[in-house]
Order: sequence, then C-alpha cells, then structure tokens
Amino acid sequence: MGIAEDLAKQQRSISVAEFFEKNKHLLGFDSPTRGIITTIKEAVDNALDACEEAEVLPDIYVSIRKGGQGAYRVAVEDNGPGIVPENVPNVFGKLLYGSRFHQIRQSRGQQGIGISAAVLYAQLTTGTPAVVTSRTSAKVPAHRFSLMIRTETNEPQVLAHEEVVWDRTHGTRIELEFTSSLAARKRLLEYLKYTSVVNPHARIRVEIDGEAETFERVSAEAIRPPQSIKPHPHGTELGTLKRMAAADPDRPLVEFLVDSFSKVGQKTAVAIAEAAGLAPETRMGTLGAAELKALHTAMQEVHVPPPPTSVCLSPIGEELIARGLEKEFQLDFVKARTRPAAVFSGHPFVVEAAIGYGGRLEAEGSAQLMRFANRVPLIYQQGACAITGAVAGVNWKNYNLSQSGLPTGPVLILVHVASTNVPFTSESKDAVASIPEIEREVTLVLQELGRELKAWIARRERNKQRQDRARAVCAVMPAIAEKVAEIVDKPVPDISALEGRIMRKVVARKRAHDGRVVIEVRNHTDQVVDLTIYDLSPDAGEDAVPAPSFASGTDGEYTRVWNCSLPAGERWQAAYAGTGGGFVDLKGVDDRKKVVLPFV
Ligand SMILES: Nc1ncnc2c1ncn2[C@@H]1O[C@H](COP(=O)(O)OP(=O)(O)OP(=O)(O)O)[C@@H](O)[C@H]1O
Repeated sequence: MGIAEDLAKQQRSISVAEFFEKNKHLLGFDSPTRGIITTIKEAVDNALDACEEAEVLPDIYVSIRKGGQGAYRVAVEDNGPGIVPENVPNVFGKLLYGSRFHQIRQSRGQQGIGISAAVLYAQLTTGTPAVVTSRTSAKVPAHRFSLMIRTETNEPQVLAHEEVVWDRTHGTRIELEFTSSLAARKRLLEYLKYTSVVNPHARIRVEIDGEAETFERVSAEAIRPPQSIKPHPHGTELGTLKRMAAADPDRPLVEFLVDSFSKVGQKTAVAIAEAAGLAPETRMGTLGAAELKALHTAMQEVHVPPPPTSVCLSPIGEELIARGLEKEFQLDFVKARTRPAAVFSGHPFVVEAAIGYGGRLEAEGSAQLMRFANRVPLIYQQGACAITGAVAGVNWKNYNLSQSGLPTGPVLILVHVASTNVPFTSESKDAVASIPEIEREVTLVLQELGRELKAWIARRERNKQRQDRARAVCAVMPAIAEKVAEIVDKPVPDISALEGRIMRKVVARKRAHDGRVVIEVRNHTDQVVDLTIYDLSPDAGEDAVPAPSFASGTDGEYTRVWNCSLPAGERWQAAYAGTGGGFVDLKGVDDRKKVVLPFV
C-alpha cells in the first residue's frame, strides 16, 4: 500500500473542542495562574453582557475557594435574564455556540467560545463537571445542571439536571473547579477594579478565600443595550457576499443590496450595479464567480455613507469615566474625552480616553496604562497592542511630561476602543491589532488630553509659586503683629482673616459674641468653594443667619451639618446659643483635595 493510502487512514476531521483542548493557550488558558483570571473574565463578561441586554443594573458576585490538591472552586453569579433550560447545555457545553457572533453591535462576547472553553479547561485539569444554576423569572423554578463537554464531538454531556429552589428571581450562576494558584490574586483584583471603572453601573462583589471586597457602582442608570445593524458594504468580504447571494437566489440585485446592507439606498444600489456592469434586476442566484467579484469590487469603490454609529455602539461617556477613575484612584487631575465615531473597513468604532495625574499614583516609572475594548480590560500582551503603540507614539515632551516609550511620572492613561468588531490579534482577545484608523483616533484623543494636562500643570505651578510667596509673608506676620501690639500697647490682634486673604484660603472661625456662638466662614480664594460645615454644639436655638442656599440638617454625632457652595470672596455666618467644636471640610479647593480646618 502507498504512503497516500496510509495517510488516508489517519486523516479525519477534528472537533473544535479537541483543537482548543490542545491549543488552550490560544484562548488565554496557557497557565494555571492565567486560567483562573481568564475563567472569571469570561464569566463576568457574560454576566455584564446579559444584564445589559435585559437592561438591569448588574449585581455580580465572584467567589474563589481553595479546595484540595491545588484545586480552586470558582463561582460567578449574576442577576441577568437567565438562560432557558433547553439552551443551558449548549451554552456551557459546546464551543462556538452563542448569540453574539452574527450580530453587528458592540458586545463583550463575540465568538461563542469563552465560557465553554472555561468548562473545557476545568474538566481537563480536575475532571469535574461544571455546575450551572439559572432562572428566567419568579414564575418558573430555577434549573441546576451538572455538565461536561464531549471533546471528540464538541457536544454537551448532561450528568444531572434538576429543578431547585433559588432565592434569585432571575440570573445565572456557574461553578467550576480547576487546578490553579492564587499567584495572580493582585492581577485578578486589578481586573475587577478596572472592570468596575468602565462599567460604572455595575456592583461587583468578590470573595477570595473568605476575604471580601466590593467594587461599588457610581451610576444607577442601566446601559442602553446597543442595537444590531446590517453589515456595511465596505466591510463585507467576497466570501460573505457569495454566501449571502446563495441564501437569497431569487432576489433582484438592487433590492438585495438595499435590504442586506446598511446605508445603501436605491440610488447607491443602482450606482453599485452600474459600476459592476450588472443590470439592476439581475437575480442573485444567476451571478457567476466573475460577476460576484465585480460586484464586490464595485461595493468597495462606490461611495457609501459611513455606517450608523449611535445605535450599535455604547461608549461610556466622559463624565462616567472620570467618576469611575476618581472612585478607584485618588487623583489630583482627571479629564476624559470621547471622540466622534469613526469607521475602519466598514466597522464603526469610538475611541475614548482619560488622563489622570498625581494623587496616589507612583511618582516614578512608566505611566499606568489601562487598555479597554468594549468595556473589557485588556490585561495581557500590553506590548503587542496597538493602543500601547499609539500611546508611546505621542510626543509627551510637548506636554511637559518625560517619556521613555510611555510617558513617565505620576500619570494614568485610560484608552477604550468600542466597536462592533474589535480587531483583536488573537482569540484570547488580549491586544488590539494595528489598524491605522484606530491608532489615529487614539493619538488625536491623547494629544487633546495632553494639552489639558499641560495647562493644568502650568496652573498648578503658578499657584504653587504664589502660595510659596504668601507662605513666606505669613511666616513673619505673627512676629510683626506681636511687635506692633507691644509698641502701641494694645492686645495682639487676630490675624487669621488677614492671613486667609494673603494665602487666598478659606478661613473658618468660631467665636462668642453677645452671649451667642458665631460661626463665620470666609472664602478668600478666587473660585467657588463647596464645603460642608460640621458643628458639634449642643442643639440650642435656631440658626441665626443661614443663607437660603445652605441646606442644614444633622448627621450622626453632629448637631448641625451644612452643605453649601460659597462664592469667591463671600462670607457666611451663623449665630446661636451653644458651645462645642467641629470642623469645616472644603471640597472644591486646591483641585478637589480635601482640607480640614478645625475650629473650637
Ligand atoms: N450569564 C449569562 N446569562 C445569560 N446568557 C449567557 C450567560 N453566559 C452566557 N450566555 C449566553 O451564552 C452564549 C455563549 O457564551 P460564551 O461565553 O461561550 O460566548 P460569547 O460571550 O458569545 O463570546 P466569546 O467567546 O467572545 O466570549 C452567549 O452568547 C450568551 O448568549
């Protein structure tokens, strides 16, 4: 028998599950340490996607418990819409099964591989099945499945299925056990923290071996789920066009173009048919290979307006990015920008970015770079990512930052690419590929933010110089006051108000006057100051002069708490019978840094 015949006996098809079992690194399961992060990432991404589709505020619980022999049991639970029992086996027990692959809109999941790959990884390392509990409404019971993947056929194998009592009215819980280590604990928490920054509407609770942490939501508004759009002619490959034509053989060409593609109206469709040398009423099924090729070329050449972006994309927005960053990092400066939507190869995308400076950021070394794609943090392969390349490509020295590749110093840079088709470099979705249109948008948004940072640093420098001079004057003032008082034989005057004027500070004083207590706050700065005044005096008598804009109430141990905005140069005063201490908490001064001025 010949070699070809011998080989023929060995040739057979390979199931996708077998392929990925052997090549699990392609999906981000290359080491036990990384395996645990990828598993949680896949489950949390799905949970967030599902909640978004159901327009509910995500409440996600992640638990990691150490089992025996290096095994860890991971559970991720969400309050999403749940999964109907008939579909649970396929969702978790079959690779390349999902709801997002055929939809053109922004979503975290794309391929229908993620969570089943985690199930595969668990059964490969510990041989244990996945346990899935899901419920779709309060009217129906929850279903619990114990299942595995038949690797040779890529089909689910259900080991047990029962109805159970579950206190959640809707949602899904997946439990997996696999060999791993918690060496990546810091990275895992970082992933959850970053996830929380770009999903400000989500609450994520995590419990690692009994130690709990919560990433609170800063927005109570559920995200509007992005809507699917039709493909754009400029992003359609020849093979896809052939398939679409074969599926619709009786349709006349112009009607086919108008109905199948976004932004193709009657006029554009006729122009495409003309450019391809085809009659408008030609039936799709009659087109030969050469004609389809000509049609494809014409689709790329004829001008078609860019695809609609507002419905299919869901950028986070400047305010929420800034709020998310402020919550997790205490920064002196933060600014976020969302660019107008743009298009590459017919796929709409939006780039958003933010720059943070100072606060608790490391003063030395490279900037902290946070990369995101469709609201998912990218935590591996930073060096291979087009985002990193674009950040390093900006000349940061123009913005008074030192630079060695990335800018250096206490700087944080966040870049978010949102698209209906994020061009990742691999299935593990770690890095964005080098697409010139995306790189250009990243560069533009960072240059814009760089200019804002530069202006802020210059302003801060000027303020610092002014303060240094004022401080020098104030340092000698008490001695001068004392000396002058001695010469004119008068009591030493209270110079705090004068000092406040020179230092451009807010001055709080509390004093007794006419048998009453008087609280006085003066704003000597050149900006409006938000402040909260906490007063410990026993509650005796009414506030004498509270300005109408001042909300007054009580808070725990304080008998009076005022929240207010005090305009530049203005004074506020309240008088009442009483004694006691308290303090003024300034929220708007010195670039949001809190200053506490005690008074007695
Ligand atoms: N927690 C969940 N709640 C509701 N539906 C879910 C949940 N998890 C998964 N699904 C459904 O199962 C499908 C398959 O999920 P899977 O993680 O395998 O792929 P994906 O998220 O679509 O894409 P990717 O492979 O890029 O992660 C999803 O498309 C979704 O329809």
